Amino acid sequence: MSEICIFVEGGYRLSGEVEISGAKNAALPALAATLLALGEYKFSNVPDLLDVNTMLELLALLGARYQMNGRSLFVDTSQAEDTLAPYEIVNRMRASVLVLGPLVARAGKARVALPGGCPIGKRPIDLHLKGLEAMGAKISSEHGDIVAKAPKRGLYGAEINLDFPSVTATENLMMAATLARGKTIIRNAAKEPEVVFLGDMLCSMGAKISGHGSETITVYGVKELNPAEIEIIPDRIEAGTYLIAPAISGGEVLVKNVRPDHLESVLAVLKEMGLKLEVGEKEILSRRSKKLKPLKIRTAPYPGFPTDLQAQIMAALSTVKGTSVIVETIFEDRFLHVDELRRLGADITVEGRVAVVNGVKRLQAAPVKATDLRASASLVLAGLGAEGITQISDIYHLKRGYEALCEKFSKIGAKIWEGPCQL
Ligand SMILES: CC(=O)N[C@H]1[C@@H](OP(=O)(O)OP(=O)(O)OC[C@H]2O[C@@H](n3ccc(=O)[nH]c3=O)[C@H](O)[C@@H]2O)O[C@H](CO)[C@@H](O)[C@@H]1O
Ligand SMILES: C=C(OP(=O)(O)O)C(=O)O
Repeated sequence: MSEICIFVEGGYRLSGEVEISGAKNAALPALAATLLALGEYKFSNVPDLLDVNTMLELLALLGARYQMNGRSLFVDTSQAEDTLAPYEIVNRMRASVLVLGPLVARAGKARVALPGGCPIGKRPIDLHLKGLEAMGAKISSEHGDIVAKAPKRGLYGAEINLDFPSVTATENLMMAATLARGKTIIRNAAKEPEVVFLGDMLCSMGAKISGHGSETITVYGVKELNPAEIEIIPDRIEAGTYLIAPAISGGEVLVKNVRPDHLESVLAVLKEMGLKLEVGEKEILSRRSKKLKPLKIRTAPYPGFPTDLQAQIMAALSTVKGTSVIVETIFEDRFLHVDELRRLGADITVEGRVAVVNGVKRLQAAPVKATDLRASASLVLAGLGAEGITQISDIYHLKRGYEALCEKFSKIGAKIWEGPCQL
């Protein structure tokens, strides 16, 4: 069977509404958290994504059952007694490392394959492991797997200072701490909305957590937790992607089912760029009505500008007259989209973690390759404004994190479709 590509024909103004799906980065830790209290869970607003399927496959390997019905998901972890997360799955998705904390905390042991290298940087898990060690876990490495064992009486509370506010390390350690004996303090914790969401979910399961959303999270361990009913929060990165789109295509997009409070830094940047925004309670209208301005942007942990929107804003800036500067501070190698954007005619140079974008008049279609999830989205956005038909290959990256992307863009007037790759 020939490979499937995405094709985008540029030059169509966008107009219409997009319904934002549940957040990938909230759904993944929420599913891992079901291993803390074995039983039946109901989730709503679940996005239909490759990564969500991968996490469900992993839960099933550990003994769980699940049933997806539209956006509703039923997960039964009553029989999920296994504690081995194998390389075949961890290799497909780094977020599988999120089962480590829950398993050691509840079952007292876990064996999780070491996630492999990733195109956006080294991405070690040392902070996850150091935190678990501080809670008494013995960690070793065996044949490429991390083997973690809790002391006989279980993990104990600890004071943990994260060297960097890592999102998944904060999530893993917060989950582990819910069942540890005594009090855990996580300092320099990540403040991302997905961390707050997970903390709230754990509290609704009976955990005693405070401070999630601030730099210091305090967790008082409890003896046991209970399953709960959970609604996944909207995906702020998917929302940001559609809000950026009119900067390239012209026109306007009404993004629905969003949390504007999760997008403050993004909205500030889009306003500065010259997009007209109308912000409602759960929806945001983004319109291009005047000339856009170049920007200086630095990615940063939340509430800063998200690294997961860096590639998309770069695509937009590539046709904005003047010089824009983008500094990537989170991942050391997250500029793989630059070469592909250059193939479309963008004028971008990279030195270390700094990209300088000199706006060109217009982009021209070319065959390009998706190199990672957000790079794929940036190529779709660039394709909307390029002359001709852009072919994007390796679209499995996109399927990890964007639900029904072609359908959603088509509905608002883009000419975009999937079909056998032609070049
Ligand atoms: C599933 C999920 O939620 N993924 C998100 C999460 O990834 P993830 O949680 O993997 O990202 P981190 O916040 O952990 O990574 C930030 C930085 O910390 C470094 N680091 C991290 C952990 C560690 O043990 N040691 C270490 O050095 C990483 O290499 C990176 O340079 O946050 C990233 C930063 O917002 C987002 O781009 C990802 O979309
Ligand atoms: C980098 C991302 O995801 P992950 O951490 O799952 O690789 C992302 O969502 O942009």
